[in-house]
Amino acid sequence: MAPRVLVSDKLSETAVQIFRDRGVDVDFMPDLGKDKDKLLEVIGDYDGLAIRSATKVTEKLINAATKLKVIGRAGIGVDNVDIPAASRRGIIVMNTPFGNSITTAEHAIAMIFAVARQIPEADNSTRAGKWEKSKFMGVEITGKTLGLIGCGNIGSIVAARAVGLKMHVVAFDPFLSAERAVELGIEKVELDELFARADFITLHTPLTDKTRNIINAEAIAKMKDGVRIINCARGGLIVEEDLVEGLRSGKVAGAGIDVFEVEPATKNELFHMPNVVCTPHLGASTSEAQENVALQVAEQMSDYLIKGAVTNAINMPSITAEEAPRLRPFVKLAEVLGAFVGQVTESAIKEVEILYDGSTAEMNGKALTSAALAGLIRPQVADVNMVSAPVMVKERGIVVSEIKRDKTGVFDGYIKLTVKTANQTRSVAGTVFSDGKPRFIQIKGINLDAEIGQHMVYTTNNDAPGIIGILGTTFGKHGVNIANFQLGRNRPGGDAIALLYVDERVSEEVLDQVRAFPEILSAKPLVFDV
Ligand SMILES: NC(=O)C1=CN([C@@H]2O[C@H](COP(=O)(O)OP(=O)(O)OC[C@H]3O[C@@H](n4cnc5c(N)ncnc54)[C@H](O)[C@@H]3O)[C@@H](O)[C@H]2O)C=CC1
Ligand SMILES: O=C(O)CCC(=O)C(=O)O
Repeated sequence: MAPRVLVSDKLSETAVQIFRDRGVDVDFMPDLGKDKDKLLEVIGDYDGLAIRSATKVTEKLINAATKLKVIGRAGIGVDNVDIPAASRRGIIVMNTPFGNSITTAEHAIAMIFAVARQIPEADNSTRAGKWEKSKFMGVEITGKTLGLIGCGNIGSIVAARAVGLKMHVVAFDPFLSAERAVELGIEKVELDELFARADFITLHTPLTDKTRNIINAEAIAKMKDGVRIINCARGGLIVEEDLVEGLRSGKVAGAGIDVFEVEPATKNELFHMPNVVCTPHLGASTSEAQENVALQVAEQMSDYLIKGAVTNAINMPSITAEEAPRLRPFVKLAEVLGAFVGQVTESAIKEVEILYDGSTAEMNGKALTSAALAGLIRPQVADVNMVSAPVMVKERGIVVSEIKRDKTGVFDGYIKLTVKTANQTRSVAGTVFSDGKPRFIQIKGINLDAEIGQHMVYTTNNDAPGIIGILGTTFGKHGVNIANFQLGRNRPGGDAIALLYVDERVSEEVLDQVRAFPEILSAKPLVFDV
């Protein structure tokens, strides 16, 4: 059955066409995002949800979205999505990080001009027939210093445009490299220096615990008299009442505000201040940007729902459409290795080490590790997947490490998973054969070559004659058909294991009969999703 996507915000209808062309059923209900109750009622029917900023994807909505696999944000900021809740439920959250950057940067530049020349107020006054030529004395921006807070995609575009406008640009961004600053022709500075030097300040960071209220009374006090502040990033970066106070005192000469603490902003003290230019979160609102983000989000979501490709996900490593088919058997292998250890380990896991040898070291390690972790904790948390597993493993305080190395053995590549509990270290290794099927190649350091089936039995025993007989006779007596039987030992008379691929789950009663033999140390039924 074709996957079903709901578009619950005002996306360009290009998205609808792309979903349909890619074989995804789509319901286009651009106003539904604002109707929380109705959305809650219908969300359970959908595999995908495509949104802009009006739909608030809360934990409550996520919990009602029992089939949901992917949330696609046609835009950049995902602060309207409860990402931890989505991750816990294994739902991928994607955005479109570049589609509206130019448009938003242009809005910030437009705001700089509008504030510098008081264009909206002058326009109103002129239309009112007042001809107040001397009231609207502006400032030139040529030669002025622009302080950018945040110099990522949008900040960099603003920087390039501002340099073209002959402004001097300084930027505060802890992740801006010195080389990138030189490339952009700007100066990387600390925040206080930016405050002390900038004639105009524009904000281009996400809203995080570090950036929330970054422009408050204390910051404003450090700024130049007559500074002009532009925010086209997120409400919450500026303490609005402190900005109002700065404008009242004359310390701040003007502000251009596209985003507000509370949106939709229908009442706000800033609306009553002179030389404040307000727009209703229009940063991304050009036909070009909206076409870009709609097209991109529909392509990304379809690629995931149809092909398993992951692009621009916030909570999951990327998997390209090209690598998805090649990676798939190794994802299965990683999951199966995790599932083996998860099922045989009974005490709390403290550490997990995943070794990628040979060709597997060249693969998408983040995706493989996520798959291994999903297999590992599935015996405890049934509906875990590659998205939720890393979160759940972290919540449980399990330390995960990855090692990648060149080919060392006879296989082109293999994956080895080692798990430590308080009193035991356990490892299992596997590879994918040319038939595309995963195989166990080592358990407890003992080499073997075991095909993996849905139902298996794993036994440990002291190496002694008669084990095959014990298992074969007991299972045969109870009608359990053995499809494949693998034995291994570390040395003659030493530790030995047996792995049996059986047609159906072996009951505890039958296993108890096996366990009753003194040669058998343990017998465990295993289930794999293969
Ligand atoms: N008004 C609108 O309609 C739109 C608003 N936006 C918003 O614009 C903002 C920027 O978007 P992009 O440039 O695409 O994001 P980005 O992720 O490319 O860049 C953000 C930059 O902020 C920096 N940063 C993070 N924490 C910081 C801190 N504490 N101090 C200084 N810098 C810090 C990061 O290092 C990064 O370089 C986002 O909040 C986004 O939601 C984006 C599109 C449209
Ligand atoms: O979709 C919109 O109009 C808002 C865009 C935005 O804020 C973003 O992409 O972060």
